[in-house]
Amino acid sequence: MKEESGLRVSPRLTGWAADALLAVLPDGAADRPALFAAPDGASFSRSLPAWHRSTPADQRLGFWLRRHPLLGARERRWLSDRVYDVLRHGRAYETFLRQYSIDPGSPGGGNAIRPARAGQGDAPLSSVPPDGGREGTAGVQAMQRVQAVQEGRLLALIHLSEAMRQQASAARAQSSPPCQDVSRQDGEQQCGADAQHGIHPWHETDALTTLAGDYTRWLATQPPAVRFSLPDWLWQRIGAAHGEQAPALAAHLLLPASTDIRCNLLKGKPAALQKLLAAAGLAAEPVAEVPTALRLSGRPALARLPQFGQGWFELQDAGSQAIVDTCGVRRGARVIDFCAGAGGKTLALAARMRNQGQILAFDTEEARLSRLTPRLTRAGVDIVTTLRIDGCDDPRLARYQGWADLVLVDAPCSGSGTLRRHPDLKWRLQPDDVDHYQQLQRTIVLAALRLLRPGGRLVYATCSLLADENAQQMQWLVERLGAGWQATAQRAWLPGEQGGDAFFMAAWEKPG
Ligand SMILES: C[S@@+](CC[C@H](N)C(=O)[O-])C[C@H]1O[C@@H](n2cnc3c(N)ncnc32)[C@H](O)[C@@H]1O
Repeated sequence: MKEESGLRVSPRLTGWAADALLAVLPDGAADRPALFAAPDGASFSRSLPAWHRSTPADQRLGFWLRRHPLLGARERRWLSDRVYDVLRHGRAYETFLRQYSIDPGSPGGGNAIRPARAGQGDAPLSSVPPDGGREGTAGVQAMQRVQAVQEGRLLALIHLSEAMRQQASAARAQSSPPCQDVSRQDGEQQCGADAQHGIHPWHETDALTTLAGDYTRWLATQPPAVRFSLPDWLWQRIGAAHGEQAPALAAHLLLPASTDIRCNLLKGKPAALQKLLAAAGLAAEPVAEVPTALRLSGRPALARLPQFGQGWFELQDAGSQAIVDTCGVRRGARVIDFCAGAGGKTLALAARMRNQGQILAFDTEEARLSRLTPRLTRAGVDIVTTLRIDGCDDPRLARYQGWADLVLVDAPCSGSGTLRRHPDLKWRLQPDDVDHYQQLQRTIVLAALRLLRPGGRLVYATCSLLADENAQQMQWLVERLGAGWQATAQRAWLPGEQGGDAFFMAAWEKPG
């Protein structure tokens, strides 16, 4: 399957990708008539138990990849890109395939896409010998399972995704000169033709070209929720919050996420880190308005770099870093990070404070907080104390009443601003979830306010695009705060504005 010069996108690899796609969908989703959004706009999580919804695609895909250790790096990358592309465009792809009756299970069916298992020069998947599948019986079983379960739908989605990749690659090759950027290792975002980088197109290129052309023309005729591959309810709420900006915003949400890192100021300046990365062959660019952020091309294996082990940087979206900038913390401050999670913002706050002062990192999830400990060590931070709390009624919170100069509430939210990074979220979220988050955010804010000293500052942040979790919450807060409270900042970052995830933040000062 693998040619000396690189990866050949073969029918067998496409079969693996379909199996991986099946693995990232919630159990039972593949048996449903619509994988991504039913005609009523409901996504596949409706009627599934909560735990099915709660395992994100990156974890599911990571698990699948670990079970397939013999796949090569390029195969894994191509496969992951296809799975994520289908998660991004799932509703549109699926609607198109259904309307065109493309059935890769019938020879020559649909738009001349032949069944992957009868591909040129390849044995039928069901007859792939264990060693030919390179993963023995498990591999063959996996392929058979794909054939049995998905009635051609998953393979059809992967075919269409590959068609779109080839179309985009050809367009790039025509419009831009060959690029020398060695750091770009993924098939999705390279400049020039993919062939330059060792990805060989599918052998049925003519059929895929026809498919991609038909799809592009068809897409332009579709209503926005299909065009932008969103459940109807989510498109409506994005429209309600952003009005005329909504289509551009929704289009940005379909792009792959950027790779942003935060330079740890305790180790050195961003320019110094940029040089270290360049010496390792990685091009990193500063991000406008966010002094600690560097943006890299593609998805390089950053955790393997010595600078990562030495605590020079952490992976963190630029918008997330900008929220910390607006907290305005100084050396020696007393800070409570109320929803610290694995401590992305805790670490950034500590660096801003030059590791002087005190930070209490709260969260209700021990598993998340425990991931912070090694990060603190790596970063050289020793001013943080973690505390797992039992929710907002935890009696231990009373100890910190009136204590903090700053309380950051990086609230649990729908995550609708992170759809570029987590496209599976749009299929897992339900309107009820947003209502639940809205209530929880209010409870947390009320608990957080009690911890501020007079003159202290509350910063409320979400990675949501929805008014329910942002503007409406601020309106609610205004109505509850007594006289003297001052709104000192409010800002929304939108995807496309500076390339990263979407964020919202607002800051309030308690009367002195
Ligand atoms: C958006 S995440 C935090 C991300 C984190 N601040 C970072 O920058 O990496 C929200 C966090 O809120 C936590 N959470 C949920 N309910 C909570 C509560 N009642 N009190 C404190 N934390 C809570 C969740 O466990 C989750 O880790």
